[in-house]
This record gives sequence, structure tokens and C-alpha cells, in this order.
Amino acid sequence: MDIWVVGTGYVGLVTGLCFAKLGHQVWCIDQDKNKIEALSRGVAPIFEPGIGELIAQVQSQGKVHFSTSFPASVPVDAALIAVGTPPGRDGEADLSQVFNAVDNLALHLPAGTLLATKSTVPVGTAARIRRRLLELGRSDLEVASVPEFLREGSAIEDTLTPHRLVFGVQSASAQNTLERMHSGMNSPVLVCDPATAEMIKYASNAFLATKISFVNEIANICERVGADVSQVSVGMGLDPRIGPSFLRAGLGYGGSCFPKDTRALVNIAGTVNYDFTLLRAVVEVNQRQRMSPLYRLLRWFESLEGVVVTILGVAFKPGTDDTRESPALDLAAHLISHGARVRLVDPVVKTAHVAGQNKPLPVSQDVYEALLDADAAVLVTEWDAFRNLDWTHVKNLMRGPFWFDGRNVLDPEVLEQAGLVLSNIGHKTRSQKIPV
Ligand SMILES: NC(=O)C1=CN([C@@H]2O[C@H](COP(=O)(O)OP(=O)(O)OC[C@H]3O[C@@H](n4cnc5c(N)ncnc54)[C@H](O)[C@@H]3O)[C@@H](O)[C@H]2O)C=CC1
Ligand SMILES: O=C(O)[C@H]1O[C@H](OP(=O)(O)OP(=O)(O)OC[C@H]2O[C@@H](n3ccc(=O)[nH]c3=O)[C@H](O)[C@@H]2O)[C@H](O)[C@@H](O)[C@@H]1O
Repeated sequence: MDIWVVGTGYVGLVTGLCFAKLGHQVWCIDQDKNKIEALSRGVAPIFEPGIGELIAQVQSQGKVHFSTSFPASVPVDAALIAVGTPPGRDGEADLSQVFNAVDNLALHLPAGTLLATKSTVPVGTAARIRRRLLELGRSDLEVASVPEFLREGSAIEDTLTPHRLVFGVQSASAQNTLERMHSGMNSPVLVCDPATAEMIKYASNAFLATKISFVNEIANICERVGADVSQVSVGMGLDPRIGPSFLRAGLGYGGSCFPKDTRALVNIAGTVNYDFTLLRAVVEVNQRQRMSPLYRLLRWFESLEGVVVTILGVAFKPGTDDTRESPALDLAAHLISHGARVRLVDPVVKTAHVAGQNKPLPVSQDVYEALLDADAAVLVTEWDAFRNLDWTHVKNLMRGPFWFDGRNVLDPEVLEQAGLVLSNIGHKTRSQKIPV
């Protein structure tokens, strides 16, 4: 099949490459000239495991093409919209990129082509797209919703072998086009109407976010009653009705999707006069959770004026260079506003945009250099590179012994043997010095 993918970000690029790997002819179209130039030279504009090799493979087979404009006289069976849907002022999804893409596609797609959204869009967007196409005199295009469920860091595997495919369609021919497009993927398929498909995407992200905020609340209570949240999670997860995933307590969820999609769903509910009380609480808990290292540091130092704090991890999770809504950036901004001197270290992120700073902050790639003369350290992102440090060397490098493990991946005993003091989330504090 001939497929156009509009938007070559974390979703569009991986989607386009994976369809090319499945044997389709794919055009990846993006308005960002730098991205397209890099991709045309075989250079990935994002960090994602395996992406460089996949670009090389499908480019050498002539299966993928990159362009800033819509190709003329090129056949196309389906166009996928994978542009951004960032949060607007009240948390609602800003659909300007989506409708810009729709307007452009309306000028270029031949009659009968399927136009499907991969972007996460509010319920009712497919209907709005259909109305927009009618205004533009394009009632001859099919509209569908094919939400994307990939995770950054395992995006290629998630795309080639998804846990499920959701086809939100209104006609047998749209369903047929999507089935041909995804043939080769051995995944369960749910066929439904577009509004239901759009809701499945938001409901899934909101539910996962709810699990995370729930376990974080449990963690905070564990600290106060002397229980161990890691074991609580294991114990809960052994029940197949609960399952073990998304029960890792920590600094809460970040990234380009959970924070924005939870707020967008609260907003969607509001537009139909429904107060999504539970999800509002999930969002609030997440925001509060991010601040736990700040409060712990304030109790340890009393004042943070001039205190040097090293933040380990700037990406919102390991395996990606994405810093959107990363807890590290929030924490850095708050520490700086309390007078602390913040150092950042991450294996792949090179600079960080921290609120209140007029230029991006540098991010070191050398963890030992970043810890030299630090008064305290906070692990925010659980990159493997931070798990097995030479702790005696770390102790000798640092000016103070205080560590906060925001992801519960460090062994308190090992750090204590090296003379460090470790505080983490949801465990009884071993050192009397650390108040909960
Ligand atoms: N990042 C993720 O892990 C996932 C994201 N999603 C959803 O997928 C959508 C895209 O997300 P990302 O790929 O992360 O965004 P992104 O910001 O990385 O990429 C969006 C791309 O679209 C391009 N673009 C914007 N308007 C355009 C237009 N009119 N024509 C051509 N190109 C245009 C931008 O230049 C950019 O390269 C969002 O709705 C997001 O919620 C869904 C599942 C996973
Ligand atoms: O819509 C999206 O964009 C995507 O959002 C998430 O994927 P992603 O944001 O890449 O990352 P996750 O692995 O889900 O982690 C999200 C955040 O939750 C945090 N998390 C995750 C799991 C957990 O147990 N605890 C926890 O705090 C992570 O640290 C991270 O900050 C979903 O998992 C994908 O299915 C979805 O497609």
C-alpha cells in the first residue's frame, strides 16, 4: 500500500518506519525542515532504541521517503495524521496542528483515500474533521481514528507487535483499508466507531496514570506507618485482577502524554458538564508527588541557599531523550527558586529548558563530574547508568552525604555502607536523621 504520514515526531516517524518495514511505500511529511533534512541523510532526530538501524534498512530498500511538502503525482491509499496535540490554556487539546494537516491533505488526497488520526484527539474530532472536509468540498474522503499506544523507549517493538489495534471506522471500506495496512501484525483488533476509539485512547492513559497516583498515595502512607511500598506493589500485583504493571511508586508520571491527556480528559468531561473528580485528584497527586525531594531536602538542610544539588536524569523516563513534562525540570525550577545551585546529568539529554531561566541549562553526561563537591543528589530518572555507581568514590567526591532516590532503584544498605544517607519513596526511613 501507499501511505502518507503527516508529522514525523516520536509517533509519526516510528509509525512510518514500521509500515515501511512491513513492506508498504511510505511518505513521511513534516513541516520541520531540519528534521526532514536529517532524516533524508539517514540521521534520526530523536533518541529511540533501534531507530537508526531501522531508518537505514527501510531507506536502503527504497520504502521510505521524507519530505516537507506533499508529493505530487504519487499514489496514496491512506494518510495518517501524527502531529502534536499540545495542551491549550485550560488543559484542552490544541487541535491547530491537526486541522492544519487536514486542510493541507484536503488539497492533495485523491477521492476515496482514507484519512485517519494517530494523534491523541478529543472525542468527536473525527466528526469535526468530517465536517471540515465537507466545508472544503471533500465529502469523497473517508475519516477514521486509529489511536496509538506506543511507549517511548520501546516504540518500535510496540508498533510492530502492539497489544491491540483499535480501528474507529464508519464504513466497511475504511475497515478494509486499515486491515490491509496492518496485515503482518498479529494483534487483537477492536473495530468500533471513531468516537469510541478516541475515548479508548484517553481512558487507557487516564487509567494508567490513576494506577501511578494510587500507588504513590499508598507509598506516602507506607512511609508514615512503617510499611514497604515495593513489597506492597508486588503483593498487589500478584492478583491477576490488579496486575503488576504501573505500580512503581516514585516521583509520578511525566512525559508528553499522561500529564496532557489526563488534563484533556478532565476538560472533555467538563465540556459535557461532568466533573471527573477522580481524575482531577490523580493530576493533583501527581503534581504534589514531584515535590517530595524538595520537601525532604528542605528538612535536611533547613535552607537551600547556596546548596549544590545534583539531579540525576533529565529525560522523563529512561530510554528516551524526551524531556516534556519531566519531573526533573519542575524540581530544578523549584530548587533554584529556593536558592539551590542545581547540576543536571543525563546519558542522552544535552540541555534542559527550566522554567524561570532565560537560557537552556547545560546537562552533563559525566555523573562523577556532576557529583563533585555536591551537597546532595536526587535520582529522578532510573537510567541503568545511575544504578551501579562506585559508591565509595561518590562519597569521596561529594561534600555532603544526602541522596534522595525518587524511583526506588538504589539499595539503601549499599549506599549506607559507603557512608551516604539515602531517603526514598514509600519505605521506612533507616536513618533517624531523615524526617518523613
Ligand atoms: N510520544 C508518544 O509516546 C505518543 C504520542 N501520542 C500522540 O501522538 C501525537 C504526536 O505526538 P509526538 O509524536 O510525541 O509529537 P512530536 O511533537 O514529537 O511530533 C509532531 C510532529 O508534527 C509536525 N507537525 C506539526 N504540524 C504539522 C503539519 N501541519 N504538517 C506537517 N507536520 C506537522 C511537527 O513538526 C513535529 O515534528 C500527539 O497527539 C500525542 O499525544 C500517542 C501515543 C504515544
Ligand atoms: O499516549 C502516549 O503517549 C503513551 O503514554 C505512555 O507511554 P510513555 O509516556 O512513553 O511512558 P510510560 O512508560 O507509560 O511512562 C509514563 C510515565 O509514568 C511513569 N511511571 C510508569 C510506570 C510506573 O509504574 N510508575 C511510574 O511512575 C514513568 O516514569 C513516566 O514518567 C503509555 O504507556 C503509552 O501506552 C501511550 O501510548
